[in-house]
Amino acid sequence: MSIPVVDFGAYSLSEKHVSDEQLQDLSQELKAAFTEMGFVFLKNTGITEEEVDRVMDVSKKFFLQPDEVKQEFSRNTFAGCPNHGWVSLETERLNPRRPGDLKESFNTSSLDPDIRWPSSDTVSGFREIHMSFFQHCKELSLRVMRVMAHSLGLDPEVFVSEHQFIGTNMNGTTLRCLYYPPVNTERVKEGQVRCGEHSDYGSITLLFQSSEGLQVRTRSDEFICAPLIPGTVLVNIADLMQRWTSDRFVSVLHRVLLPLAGDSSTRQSLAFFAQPDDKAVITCCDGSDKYPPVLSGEYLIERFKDSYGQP
Ligand SMILES: O=C(O)CCC(=O)C(=O)O
Ligand SMILES: [Fe+2]
Repeated sequence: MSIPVVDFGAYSLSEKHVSDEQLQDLSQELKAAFTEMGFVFLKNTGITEEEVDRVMDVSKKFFLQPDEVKQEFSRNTFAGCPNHGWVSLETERLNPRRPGDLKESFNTSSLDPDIRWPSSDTVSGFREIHMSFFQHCKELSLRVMRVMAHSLGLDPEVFVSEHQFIGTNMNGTTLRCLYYPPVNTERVKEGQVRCGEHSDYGSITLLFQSSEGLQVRTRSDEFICAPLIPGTVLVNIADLMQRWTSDRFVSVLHRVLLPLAGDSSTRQSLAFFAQPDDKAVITCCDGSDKYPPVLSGEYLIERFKDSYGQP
């Protein structure tokens, strides 16, 4: 079993319209991938490798600064957007049964003009680069969700219409730049990994990686390595979308283990977590009661409590 690759060229960000026939073809391919694997590589999305490199470069410059500098932008210090900002090493536990993940993150969840951004010469361009990438990821996510709805025979806007407030404090969608520093094997705690086993929380996630390392659990309960396919975006179904689609689309476990002993390389990834608006009530789209209705914003807060510990 491997993660399928789908050509998204017909509905890339540079295309204004997609023909019915092309939409039909794309729908079938995405539906197969999201039903069976929960993950798909998209190529020709309109988000370029150059743009991804720019975001990774400037965010790495941010991460390489001393913690005192990064602390100024700590998560939980931005009024009205609790998930925005820097998360230090070992703070988050995506698998709460393991010690803290060996990663740092910079979370962007607000594009409010008044939000504070890192702006020193060291990280010149940080704000513009992040804002522009966030917008492109948002556009691509909405396109993917339109195709997903179509593939299930639903109104193509059914998911998109619950994502109206992305980038504001009424929606938890977050772009996370993740940085996995070199691992000091002697200091690693028992069971500690770079990113513990978890499934994502919201609608869908777009993932861009600098190197291999991600593992994805298949239907036969084994973890397989996601390859690195330059120029592609890895898209996966998250938990609210699985509920929304009454398990038609599957949200599967994934993780990043430690590099092999002696490998002191770093790893970077960019994850765009699309999340429905806080006030969206997620109910099974087939009219069934497989899952009770849940409020998107409240659901997200509960999930953060598990991964960051009770406040
Ligand atoms: O870094 C990666 O490749 C995966 C990160 C991830 O799955 C997450 O942050 O939810
Ligand atoms: Fe994830």
